[in-house]
Amino acid sequence: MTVIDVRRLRKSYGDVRAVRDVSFAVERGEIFGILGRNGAGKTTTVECVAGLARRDGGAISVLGRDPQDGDPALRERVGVQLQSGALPDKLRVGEAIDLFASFYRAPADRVELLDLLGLADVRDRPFDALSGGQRQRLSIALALVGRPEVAILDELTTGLDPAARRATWELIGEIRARGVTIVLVTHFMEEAERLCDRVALIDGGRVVAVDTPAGLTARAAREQRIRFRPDRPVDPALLRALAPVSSVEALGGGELVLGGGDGLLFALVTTLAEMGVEPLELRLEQASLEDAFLALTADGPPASAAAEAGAPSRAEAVA
Ligand SMILES: Nc1ncnc2c1ncn2[C@@H]1O[C@H](COP(=O)(O)OP(=O)(O)OP(=O)(O)O)[C@@H](O)[C@H]1O
Repeated sequence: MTVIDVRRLRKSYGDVRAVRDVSFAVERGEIFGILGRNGAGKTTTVECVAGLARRDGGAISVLGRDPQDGDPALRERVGVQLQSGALPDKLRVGEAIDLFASFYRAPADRVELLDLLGLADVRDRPFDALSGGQRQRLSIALALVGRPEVAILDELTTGLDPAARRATWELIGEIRARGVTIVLVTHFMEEAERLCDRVALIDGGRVVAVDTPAGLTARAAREQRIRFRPDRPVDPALLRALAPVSSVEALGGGELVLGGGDGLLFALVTTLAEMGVEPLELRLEQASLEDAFLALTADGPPASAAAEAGAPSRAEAVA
């Protein structure tokens, strides 16, 4: 079931065309990522979805309603955590939760929410005495206090250290397990790869692709590459003669890098075994979501490469 449907969204701020053409649909129970570089139009898009900004064109449906209508029933069903979610310095964690809970008719159990977010121990601490990770978790708690069906989370792990980031990712998984549909704005590839079922890649105010992280990565799939160091010298010409091998590069320290297509690894290890050569420090390199990101967005290869990946049919790609 489609929970959020965005069609040909447009939004400008004066002369700045923040969102030119954005379309995507989010299904119930998904973690849906909105990925793009700084200024791509991600926040503007989710502000329109959350009903916090008025669009110039296009259509948006959230749980079957237009967020722009200001329907209070819809506001209760959508939790929003936006980037600039600063609170008054002296407001305590528990007070902030109570205050936000008072906006809803049937708020979440506050003790359970504080436990879930790992904030029970700091409930009496004022906002200005919280660590970055605690502030971030508090802002997620405030987005969830109304027991929303949809949570919109913007840049939720920006500024967190790796451990806090990982803990936050686990938390998002738990929130989804409770049946909440999550829209996650991010510019971290790893975050999108780990958490999101599908991702809309936005660039210059347009959607350039909507796919699973694996599907996006496959679009950028270059040939496989294998690096290794043979335990004794190998004639590169012998490797070059193998069917899947398209290139052999000799690096310093005796290291070799082979490029090629399907069956590359099998052909290499069987041939080396026949020669009685052991490959040391063998590594298989594959395309990553970051390769896909660079290939599909502005600073990547020229338009022709993106065209092969289906980018020019931008809006159609998600229709
Ligand atoms: N209130 C505003 N007034 C004027 N311009 C704005 C406003 N909000 C956003 N913009 C501009 O619109 C464009 C898109 O901004 P937006 O914040 O949506 O991008 P973003 O992808 O979320 O970027 P970031 O990752 O840096 O947050 C940018 O050029 C930005 O400067």
